[in-house]
Amino acid sequence: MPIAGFATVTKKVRSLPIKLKKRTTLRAVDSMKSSPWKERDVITRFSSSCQRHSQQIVRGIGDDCAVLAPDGQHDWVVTTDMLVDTVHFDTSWHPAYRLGRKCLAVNLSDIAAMGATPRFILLSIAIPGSFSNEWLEQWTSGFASLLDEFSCSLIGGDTVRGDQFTVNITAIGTTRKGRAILRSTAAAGESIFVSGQLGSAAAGLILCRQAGRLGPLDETLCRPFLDRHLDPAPDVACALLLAESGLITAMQDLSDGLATDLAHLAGQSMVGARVDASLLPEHENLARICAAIGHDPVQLQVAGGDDYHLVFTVQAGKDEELLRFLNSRKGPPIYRIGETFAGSGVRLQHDDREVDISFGGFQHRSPTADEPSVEAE
Ligand SMILES: Nc1ncnc2c1ncn2[C@@H]1O[C@H](COP(=O)(O)OP(=O)(O)O)[C@@H](O)[C@H]1O
Ligand SMILES: Cc1ncc(C[n+]2csc(CCOP(=O)(O)OP(=O)(O)O)c2C)c(N)n1
Ligand SMILES: [Mg+2]
Repeated sequence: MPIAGFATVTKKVRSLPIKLKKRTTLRAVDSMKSSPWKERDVITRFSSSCQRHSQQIVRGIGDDCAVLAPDGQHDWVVTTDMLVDTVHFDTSWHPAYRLGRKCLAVNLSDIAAMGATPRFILLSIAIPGSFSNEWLEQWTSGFASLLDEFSCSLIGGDTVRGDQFTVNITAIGTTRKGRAILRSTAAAGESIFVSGQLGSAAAGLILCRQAGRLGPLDETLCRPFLDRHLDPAPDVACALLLAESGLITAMQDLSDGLATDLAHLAGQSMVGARVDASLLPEHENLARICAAIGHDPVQLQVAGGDDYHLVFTVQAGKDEELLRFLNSRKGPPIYRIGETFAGSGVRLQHDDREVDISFGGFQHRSPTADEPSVEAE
């Protein structure tokens, strides 16, 4: 018995091959250069490229859920971050290998901010149909290289087709029981430190955006700034030493810029934070690069974002002890940038003035939102 509407459906289906043929012809040139990707192959590539670094995986990739067997002496910390093409990175200039590393690095930075050791990773990606297998191969190699650097294991994820290349990573880490370092536990009268130079990534982003429009700039002059934007190293080792010292009262990572991230820490701890612009650590060539790209270095340092260093507070009177501890463990340099006070807000002392910079860093928003922002465009 004929099904209602069957004739119309057949007609549509019959007309398909002609359309498909046309499209195939148009795409033929592309497919000579690159082969198409398929979900199953992509998942197989992830599971074969990414080694396991733990005996605690009862079941990894392949089931509905990963099964882990923690030993009961640790706390587990879990974070997830979504990164979207043209919002968090730009595939038109970001080399695939380095992008694979950066997508993971920003998640490891969140684990580091808790004073935890990163251990397990879930990776969900949306891949546009126009992306090639070769590009994905390179992205995967970069991603796997950072997994190996930090002995992290990929245990699952999801793979779909999407209009924008989008990456969502969930990271799971462990700390000793009760030792995770929170944002909410700073007190007034404590020193504020950061774990690295600020503003380099923001300058690197502007260099990438203005490429071609800038006059000739020395490659070696630009390299550290481009590197910090394209391939930031998360401060995991530093964070673990800080946690081990037992002298840190609160910590958070710097993704949106000091103005916003320190405002989170200060707000949750119910204290104010005062920062001295002259103490902010910067690359020796930041001023030269800023002169070339037409930006204010302090602006990039407090509001540029993407630094992926740590901002933390130290028990009152324990700065010297912390510096001695890090020195004895051959730890990386840290920089005192100000102090907390009884009050609220993030105050920046700069050019004999003090201004409130709370939440002046990066914020996702609709292009038409009129909220003031001092982030670098
Ligand atoms: N990008 C990825 N990286 C790692 N594992 C993945 C990725 N995509 C899918 N997986 C894993 O592959 C397995 C099969 O995925 P999928 O077919 O989406 O599972 P399900 O049907 O349960 O949603 C699951 O274990 C999943 O966690
Ligand atoms: C192409 C491009 N445009 C702009 C930026 C700047 N940028 C995008 S997101 C972001 C802040 C961090 O991202 P977010 O999603 O807020 O991370 P989270 O704070 O949740 O870790 C910055 C500085 C960039 N990195 N790349
Ligand atoms: Mg954010």
